Amino acid sequence: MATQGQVITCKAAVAWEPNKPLSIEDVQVAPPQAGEVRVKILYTALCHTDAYTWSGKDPEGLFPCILGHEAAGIVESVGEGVTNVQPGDHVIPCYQAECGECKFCKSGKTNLCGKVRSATGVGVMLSDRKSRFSINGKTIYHFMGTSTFSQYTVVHDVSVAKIDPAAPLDKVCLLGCGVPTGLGAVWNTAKVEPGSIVAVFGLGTVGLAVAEGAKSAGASRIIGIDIDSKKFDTAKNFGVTEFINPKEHDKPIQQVIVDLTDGGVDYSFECIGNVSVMRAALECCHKGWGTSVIVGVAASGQEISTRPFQLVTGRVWKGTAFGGFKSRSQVPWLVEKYLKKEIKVDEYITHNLTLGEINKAFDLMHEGGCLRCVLSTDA
Ligand SMILES: NC(=O)C1=CN([C@@H]2O[C@H](COP(=O)(O)OP(=O)(O)OC[C@H]3O[C@@H](n4cnc5c(N)ncnc54)[C@H](O)[C@@H]3O)[C@@H](O)[C@H]2O)C=CC1
Ligand SMILES: N[C@@H](CCC(=O)N[C@@H](CSC=O)C(=O)NCC(=O)O)C(=O)O
Ligand SMILES: [Zn+2]
Ligand SMILES: [Zn+2]
Repeated sequence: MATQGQVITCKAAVAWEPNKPLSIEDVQVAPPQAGEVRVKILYTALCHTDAYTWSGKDPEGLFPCILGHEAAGIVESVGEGVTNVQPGDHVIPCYQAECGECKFCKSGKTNLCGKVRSATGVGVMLSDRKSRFSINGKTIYHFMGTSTFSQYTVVHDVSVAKIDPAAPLDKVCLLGCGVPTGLGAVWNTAKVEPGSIVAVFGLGTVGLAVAEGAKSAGASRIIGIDIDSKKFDTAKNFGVTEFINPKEHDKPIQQVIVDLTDGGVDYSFECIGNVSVMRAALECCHKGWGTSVIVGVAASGQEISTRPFQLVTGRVWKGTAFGGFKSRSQVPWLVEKYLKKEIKVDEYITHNLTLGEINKAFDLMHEGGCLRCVLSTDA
């Protein structure tokens, strides 16, 4: 039966309030309006940022909402004026939009796009500042402009990348967030050179993708730091050459690293979201040139600090969103790199469950053995 132009009722995992288990509900998904695309989501993974917003610590967190932003699916229908995708296209929703026309997109200096950010930050669509999700008339908010914990979602046309239909959607869904973020933090934001010494704080999916990116950039040493020593064996497969567990040292971790590296590392990456670790990551950098990239997302109210002297003496503090990748242009390129076996993706998937098992998937995320859990959205 044709669904174009109709309201679709489907299953979605609704976050009614912070920390309360998600509940699988019958949700009404309105047809896409001008400049919008309705996508049938087939696979969605969980990222730590979903857990962060669900926890209530995200200042932009709005409830009730449908979380999820690392996914792949097929276009079901498009609204008026949409030209970049059509029904049947295989796509990856992109929380970081790319319109190509705004001040940010035209600057050539950033992958951030300003076109729809004011709407996606408050859980609505740009055209009428309303949500396309409801349950028996009650509004359910969007999340990050993607809301992929649903069998169907509506996204802005600037927030969807068309990909090669040959790519397995149960794998390349990961290219919607964590893996590109880590790779891009190295390749685009830090621009690590061959021979560099790199420190990676936090060996989850994002940190391991940093290690993978650093290895491919020719780093000579990749030091992995994590409070869970069980992470170390896996990390070797992603390029980590040395491991440090801060719990096994009395000295501050930045001092341990400085002592091990003749004055500090060339590049460090914080992939946890802990502001004390962000400080250590900056302060383990080499005087004169060491650059530290903040990747982790810290809770509302948290602030970073260091002695300004650290920057006066040449260390550089930076941050990255989606690894600096321009989403609609570069996600298809990352998919091709995966198909050519030039980047890992399958190796980050440790669990496969269904949308109905999403609360179990969040439990797994908080246990040490899980990198990415991919959910199929079959009913
Ligand atoms: N900037 C961006 O565009 C993006 C940011 N993120 C953020 O990146 C961070 C990492 O995400 P995932 O890899 O999915 O998380 P994860 O939870 O899988 O990995 C975090 C790792 O840090 C370790 N850890 C925790 N506390 C530590 C400490 N004090 N010292 C050393 N290690 C510690 C944990 O054992 C774990 O291995 C999160 O904050 C997430 O929100 C994720 C995607 C995109
Ligand atoms: N609402 C959050 C924002 C958290 C954040 O920084 N998000 C990242 C992506 S994290 C993906 O897993 C990002 O791209 N930020 C840029 C942006 O425009 O949001 C908060 O306020 O903490
Ligand atoms: Zn994410
Ligand atoms: Zn733009």
